[in-house]
Amino acid sequence: MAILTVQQLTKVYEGKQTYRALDRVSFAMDQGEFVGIMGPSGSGKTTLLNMVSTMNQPTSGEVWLNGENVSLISQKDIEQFRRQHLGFVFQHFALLDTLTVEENILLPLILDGKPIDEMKRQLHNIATRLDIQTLLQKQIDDLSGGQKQRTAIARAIIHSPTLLLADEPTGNLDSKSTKDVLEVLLDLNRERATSILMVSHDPLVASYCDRVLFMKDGQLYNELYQGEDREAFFRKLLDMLALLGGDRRDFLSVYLPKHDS
Ligand SMILES: Nc1ncnc2c1ncn2[C@@H]1O[C@H](COP(=O)(O)OP(=O)(O)OP(=O)(O)O)[C@@H](O)[C@H]1O
Repeated sequence: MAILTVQQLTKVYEGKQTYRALDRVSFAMDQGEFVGIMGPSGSGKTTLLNMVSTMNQPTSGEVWLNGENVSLISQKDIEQFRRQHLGFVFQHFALLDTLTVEENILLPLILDGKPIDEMKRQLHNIATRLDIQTLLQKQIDDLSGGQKQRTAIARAIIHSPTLLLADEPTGNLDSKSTKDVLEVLLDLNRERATSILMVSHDPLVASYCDRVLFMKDGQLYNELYQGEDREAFFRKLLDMLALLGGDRRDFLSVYLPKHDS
């Protein structure tokens, strides 16, 4: 069953010059899929994610999430809808530094007025799964990048959202933490059937997805499925990115020496 359907989505930014950042993008995502979005810088990836997340309104076209046309949800109900159905993971973690790890994770449930017992049970399950049980009373500043991102993932999934949206979730992490975070996302996807839509520049990161959509100049250009072999998929992603053009450093910068980027 499709949990997300995007139909003919178009976004035109008005300004001195109008700019068509998204141009009639259509795709669907099944429950339990792990889908990546790749494409050169400026191709419209974040714009697409912002429309799906209901943070930004399209110029035309529709987003259906869990059977609801999100543009028909009233302003009054949209925050509640977002809190119930969506989880967000960002490159810069977006954690509240003045709160502990536990407080950061529980925040969405507190906002929803969930009973304390249920909150604690959920917290225990999630913290164990993400291996952050010993960090719960720590301040955010005392965590490593990987620990911060695992905390952010815990916060994003504690309410079992319909869809987890991730915008460059490993963009700020070293290679060890990147692998840890990807394994966590893959576990959630495989074991809890969490549906994930993830933007990444990095073909190694995107190779964890079941399917990758490629954007170019605001349009959907192509898609590739992983199949059985992640390494072969990684090579296919590289080939597709080369074909897409743009600045190769957009997506290969992670593999280039620092002075070269
Ligand atoms: N608020 C805005 N007003 C005007 N133009 C915008 C706005 N937001 C984005 N754009 C333009 O829309 C295009 C697509 O931007 P978007 O951020 O979606 O690309 P992206 O593929 O996510 O890029 P990157 O990989 O660099 O993050 C870009 O040319 C950008 O300059």
